[in-house]
Amino acid sequence: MRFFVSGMPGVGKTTLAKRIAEALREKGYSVGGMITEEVRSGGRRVGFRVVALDTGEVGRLAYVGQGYPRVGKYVVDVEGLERVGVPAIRRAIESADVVIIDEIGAMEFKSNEFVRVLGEALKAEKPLLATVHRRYVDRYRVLGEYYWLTPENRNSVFMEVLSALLRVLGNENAGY
Ligand SMILES: Nc1ncnc2c1ncn2[C@@H]1O[C@H](COP(=O)(O)OP(=O)(O)OP(=O)(O)O)[C@@H](O)[C@H]1O
Repeated sequence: MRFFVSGMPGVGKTTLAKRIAEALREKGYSVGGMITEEVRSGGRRVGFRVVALDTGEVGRLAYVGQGYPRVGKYVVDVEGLERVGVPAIRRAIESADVVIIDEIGAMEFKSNEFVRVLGEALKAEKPLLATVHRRYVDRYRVLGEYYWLTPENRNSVFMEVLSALLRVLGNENAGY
């Protein structure tokens, strides 16, 4: 069973992914993968970091500056993503109950390793929750359950995704 959540910038995709991870853990399930957080300085967004859901390890994903590869004003730290985010997703595919990938977007696609592990996650017979940048939604929405998050529906989407995951996890033979 795969869930893809997209929405406008800042609508709460990362928050949803974190809340799902937390709620599943409270029920005793193991959750792995990666979360993307913004890095702020002096009230301004200066970059992004990835956090491994199982270990809490942090890696740089992007920063404002000169360099390559770029996405808008950001330089993507492919090495940081491949040191922390990609292995976290791989560990989750191997040993977690649920895989979370926040997010599938232009920065992440600068890494061939990310593209590869995303393919593995999509092939795996394991529940997956991925947030997707709106530019790539059409590619992924057909592969599972799809939600366009808004301030109005974010609580109901949270409940819906969580209960579907709990249903699948509670019945190993349900098939998905
Ligand atoms: N369910 C919610 N209830 C209250 N506040 C929320 C909720 N979801 C998100 N927020 C707030 O909205 C802001 C943006 O949330 P978040 O970073 O999760 O959005 P995002 O969609 O992942 O953003 P981005 O476009 O940067 O990926 C945060 O300050 C967060 O606290």
